[in-house]
Amino acid sequence: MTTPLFETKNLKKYFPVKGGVLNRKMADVKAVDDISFSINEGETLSIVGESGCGKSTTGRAILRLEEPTDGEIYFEGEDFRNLSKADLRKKRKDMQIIFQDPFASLNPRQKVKQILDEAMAIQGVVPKNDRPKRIRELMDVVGLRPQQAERYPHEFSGGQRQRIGIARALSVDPKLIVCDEAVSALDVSTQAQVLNLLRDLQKKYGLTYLFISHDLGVVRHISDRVVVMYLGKIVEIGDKKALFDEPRHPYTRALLSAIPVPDPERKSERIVLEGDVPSPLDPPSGCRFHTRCPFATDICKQEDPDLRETDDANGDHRAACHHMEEIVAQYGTSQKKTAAAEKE
Ligand SMILES: Nc1ncnc2c1ncn2[C@@H]1O[C@H](COP(=O)(O)OP(=O)(O)OP(=O)(O)O)[C@@H](O)[C@H]1O
Repeated sequence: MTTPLFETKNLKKYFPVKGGVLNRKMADVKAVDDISFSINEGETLSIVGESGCGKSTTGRAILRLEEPTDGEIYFEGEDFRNLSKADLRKKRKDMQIIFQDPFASLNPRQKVKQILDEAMAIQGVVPKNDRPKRIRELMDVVGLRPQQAERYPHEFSGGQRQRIGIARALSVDPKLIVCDEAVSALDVSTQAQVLNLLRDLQKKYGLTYLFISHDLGVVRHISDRVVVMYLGKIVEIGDKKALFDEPRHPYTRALLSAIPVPDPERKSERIVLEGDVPSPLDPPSGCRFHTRCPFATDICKQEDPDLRETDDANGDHRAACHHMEEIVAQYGTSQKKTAAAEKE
């Protein structure tokens, strides 16, 4: 078996909540609560889920931009969590991040050429004399004119600024790029252009992406495999095809809006996610989704389900639901199959 490029095991990130006169720790926000996944070289793994489920915290924790509370992280088989500060700095060049708001992450007082030059200087990847040529190449690679490197970030449109963010990430020749809601602030046609650019760059440079998004349409477009998160936990993981065609977790089905509620009279209705996500300060007992799940029974309130293999043939597909087999038996696995069953 090949070693994945990246792997994390039992990753946790808790944020302490302090209060009282002595400003003591009162509780923890369990933003990421014991998740494990791996990413193979050259693939795109997406993390999807509603706001607050812990997607961004996962992205930051695996890069150690936020120190994880617990868990293991391996990059190219090497223990990334226990690297010394000096080694971490060196390794950082292999793992870059692109943010939602490129404007906020680009220094407005620097010209683009300075932004790119600085990124390369910090990592010491390109000798000073070679950097102007590399900057011209990078501009070209992300679809901007080399002369535009003389401009400041505010002189660019949102899509162009995201291209600059991508050029900055590429400037240090990374292997893995975390794209944190990287196209969420862009209009639909600009989104498509930037997604296509990311795909082209992936092919050209053999890049690996961890793609974080709340938008299933975008995730469907870009991913090879998908992780669905709910309140700090992974509820389903699998190949894109498995996730979209044969979702097993009621939450995934609800996100896809493709499942009827378990009432024969209302068979054609779909799960509508009602109410807000409960607080990660005090998550529900048992299965965290049970308070919003139309299939929940007593066991769901008491026992946190493990991620289990599903019975479909689409590779490694796992879901964390006590009732997934019964739900599949009753309603089929996809919207198409459910509709067909209803016609019979
Ligand atoms: N620095 C922090 N201190 C305390 N709580 C935090 C901190 N950062 C994130 N959280 C909390 O952790 C939880 C997960 O946040 P996170 O930003 O990872 O979610 P997300 O899925 O990326 O959502 P969004 O897309 O809205 O950013 C949220 O409840 C958030 O309020």
